[in-house]
Amino acid sequence: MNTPTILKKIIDRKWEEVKERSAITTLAQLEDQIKSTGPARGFVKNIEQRILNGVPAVIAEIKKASPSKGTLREDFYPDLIAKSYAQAGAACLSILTDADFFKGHESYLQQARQACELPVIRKDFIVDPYQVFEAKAINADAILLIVSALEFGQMKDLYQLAGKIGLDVLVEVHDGEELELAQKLDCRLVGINNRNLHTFDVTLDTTLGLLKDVHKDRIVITESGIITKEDVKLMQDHNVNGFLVGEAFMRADEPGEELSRLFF
Ligand SMILES: O=C(O)c1ccccc1NCC(=O)[C@H](O)[C@H](O)COP(=O)(O)O
Repeated sequence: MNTPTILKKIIDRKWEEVKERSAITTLAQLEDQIKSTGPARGFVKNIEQRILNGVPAVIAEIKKASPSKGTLREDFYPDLIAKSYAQAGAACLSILTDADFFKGHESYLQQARQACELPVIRKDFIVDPYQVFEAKAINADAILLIVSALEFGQMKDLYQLAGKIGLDVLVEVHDGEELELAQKLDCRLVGINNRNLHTFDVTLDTTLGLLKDVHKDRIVITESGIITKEDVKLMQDHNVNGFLVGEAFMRADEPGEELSRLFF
């Protein structure tokens, strides 16, 4: 029997989580809760504005740990990190809410969002409509959909549901087949993850290799493995100016200062 990959383990856990959580808060209750949430901040809009002005659109991530690297940061205060990212010129924030694999929490998203005016994406592994409502209920402005974690029909339904309840979507791909599926949706943002979520291998060649097939009306966000100024320059030399960065910032003493140093 094949050993399940980390992505498979995470997805299996997500299905259990949905079952456990919906036994505590029903979908109907969540639907009711979202009626009292305020309007979303424009996640796509903030990125579009930076790109239009020729400024790097940095989605700055807040993650305490990751399956590939273990704990990244002990000194972990989402509100302070969010403020430092905002001051440094981030376009948006990405907050890991998964507890079991990333030591994340929904409250981290709420703390970070309250501490600044930036839009935030709930970075999690979404497989069920319940989690989309949950994202809105905790005040996220956007969700991530990972093509390799979903059947196309399921992804389309989740994408449409997000739009209906006012959430922007970052659709994430890792290869040509996934890119083709993603572009069947009218998503403005296409995230190209340089990390293979089955093996953990990271190479920026993933973004470079897929660029030629990205439709002109999409904005590419290169995700994972952006560590140095040279990485940033390599992407910008290929007209990629949307970035999702976690580890490089999380390992720095001052995450915001590292953002400024790498991008501005
Ligand atoms: O980061 C991991 O180890 C990981 C493992 C399995 C699934 C997803 C994983 N990470 C999520 C991400 O895609 C990254 O947090 C994000 O792109 C930022 O990457 P980095 O700048 O390399 O921290």
